[in-house]
Amino acid sequence: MASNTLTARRMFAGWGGLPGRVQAADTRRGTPTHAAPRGAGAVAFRDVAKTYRSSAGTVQALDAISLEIAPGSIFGIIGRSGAGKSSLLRTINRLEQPTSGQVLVDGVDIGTLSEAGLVQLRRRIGMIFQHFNLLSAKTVAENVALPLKVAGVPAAQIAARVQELLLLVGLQDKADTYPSRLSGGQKQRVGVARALATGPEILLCDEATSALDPETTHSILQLLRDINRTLGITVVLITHEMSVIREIADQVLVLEQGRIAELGAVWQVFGNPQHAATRALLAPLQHGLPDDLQQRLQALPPAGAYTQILQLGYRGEDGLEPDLPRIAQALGARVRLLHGGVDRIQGHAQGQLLVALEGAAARADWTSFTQGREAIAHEIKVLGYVAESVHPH
Ligand SMILES: Nc1ncnc2c1ncn2[C@@H]1O[C@H](COP(=O)(O)OP(=O)(O)OP(=O)(O)O)[C@@H](O)[C@H]1O
Repeated sequence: MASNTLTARRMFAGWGGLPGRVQAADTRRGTPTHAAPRGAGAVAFRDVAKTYRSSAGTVQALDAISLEIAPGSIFGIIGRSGAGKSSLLRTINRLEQPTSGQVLVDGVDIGTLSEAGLVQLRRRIGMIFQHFNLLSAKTVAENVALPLKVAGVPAAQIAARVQELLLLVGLQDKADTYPSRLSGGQKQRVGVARALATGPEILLCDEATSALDPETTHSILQLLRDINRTLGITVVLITHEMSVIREIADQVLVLEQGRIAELGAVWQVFGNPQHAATRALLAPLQHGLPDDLQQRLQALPPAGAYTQILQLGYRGEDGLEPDLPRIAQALGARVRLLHGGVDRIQGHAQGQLLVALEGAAARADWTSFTQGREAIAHEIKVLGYVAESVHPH
């Protein structure tokens, strides 16, 4: 994708083929610039609530949502099924209307827009979906051309634009192919090209990688990140996969029963989750003890020689890194690494190490190893004790 994205700035520079498209300020001087004008693509929610009323009853899907999404950022929304993620995402392009409160896009309350204003708004906000929503009877090029046709762009301009878009997503040789002949990842690339056709400032992604295998997910996330970085487009994504948030989001919102449970930089929320809902969502990312050890684990130190099993937690704060020689030196005992589950999120080391400690006395309080300049981890938990060594020979 590298060469594609290198040319992306140039190809999107000043794309003003659409009525109402805001031109980037410095295109007059011929300087390559973002498709999204600098500072565009800001979203703000002001006390947003959404209630659905149906014969089945009333559901409060969103309640008291106030937050801001910075222009040019990647904003992730997570939460259990039914937490209100889709409802919230869909208020940004007014596919859902809040029952009360305001949604502002670039400072404009979109609840006040006329029909014509809404059409303009939706051209500035692209959207991609879990099941791609491509038209099966149309070729790749025709699918991508659709929003431009609807917007009344002349045919010659559409053809050139579609070529640019297909190059951007790496599908330049698939223009005349039908969706049924594409892989899931390729279909989503078509979805991305179509969503970018009108040169939007914001891209909404509704479980955009949930139907894809891990490798393809990774390549689509890279594409989204490239688009975000090179074109300055704000990306708002819903996912049930925490690994997706960890890989590309800057900020994350945890929704729980329609309310904000947690909100902040991904490394902070993932590194030190405050809410039970966040901890439950993050549990699959945590590595457990190997089964054989788990079975031998005892709650109290056994008589005779034993090994302590410790979990060392890292929250990504204060530049504290998992440093095994330092850990062994501080604990004054033999340390074996059982499992290393530490990731780097936005440059911060975060996660847990599981270690076996041989030849150190059991202690009730480990706080002295978690504080000050001598700290070896942010948190130390004793998971239990194993008689003898973890590798008795
Ligand atoms: N059109 C609707 N009519 C009635 N209730 C609805 C409607 N849309 C959503 N809801 C309800 O609102 C709540 C929030 O739904 P929403 O789809 O926003 O949650 P979600 O977090 O996206 O869930 P999921 O992860 O399962 O997609 C749920 O209880 C849902 O059943």
